[in-house]
Amino acid sequence: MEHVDRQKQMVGEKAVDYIENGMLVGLGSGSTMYYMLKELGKRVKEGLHIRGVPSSIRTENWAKEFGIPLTDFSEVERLDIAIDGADEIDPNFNLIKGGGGSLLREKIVDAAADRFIVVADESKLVNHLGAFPLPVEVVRFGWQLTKKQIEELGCSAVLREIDDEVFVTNNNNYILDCRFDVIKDSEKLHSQLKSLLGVVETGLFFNMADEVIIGRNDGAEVLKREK
Ligand SMILES: O=C[C@H](O)[C@H](O)[C@H](O)COP(=O)(O)O
Repeated sequence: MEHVDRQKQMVGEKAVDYIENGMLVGLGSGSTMYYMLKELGKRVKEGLHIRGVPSSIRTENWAKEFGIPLTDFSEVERLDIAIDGADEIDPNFNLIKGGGGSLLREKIVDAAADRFIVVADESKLVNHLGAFPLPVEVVRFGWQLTKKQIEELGCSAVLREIDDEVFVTNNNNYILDCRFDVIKDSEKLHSQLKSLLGVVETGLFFNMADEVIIGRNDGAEVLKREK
């Protein structure tokens, strides 16, 4: 196993310690979450009673595979905790997410939680967001015009394709991966993007994460947001 995967496994498993009996749990998406879900499935078999709300179809399938009970999001008002991965994390816990294309459902799930924990390998820590192209979910209709409008904000945008096929999100939209290089003000950029008609959501998550569990070669480090 690559050291990055070992780090992902370590933090994914550690995150499960935050989940207590009776909790409603937001289940994030991505490869780090795979390890978290696998471990959570084990604890459920050992008697932990929780219900999960998945943030993507892939997560839902993994949760089912590992025997994690799920609940319909429409039947709950708040979640006790959400655990999710990230593509970039800055020192103020601003995040870029959406490398796997699940940013919209993730944001809805993560924002509904009383406590939001991010799990990531150490390569995700950055001083400034932006080296990872920002995923922006856009409606399919008129996406070329939306792309032009986004590029006027100072980036180059690429329609996401996987294996030569245009990638379609779980919400039936497209993703534009937007290379800004350095994002100076993530809140401002987010609101500029959201003001464009064709933009559904951006992968910028700010004022959301409470704790970040970072995988390092010598163990997991827990970072807490200063309040
Ligand atoms: O859309 C995907 C999500 O935002 C993921 O949480 C993010 O891309 C991190 O994924 P991974 O754990 O695979 O690095």
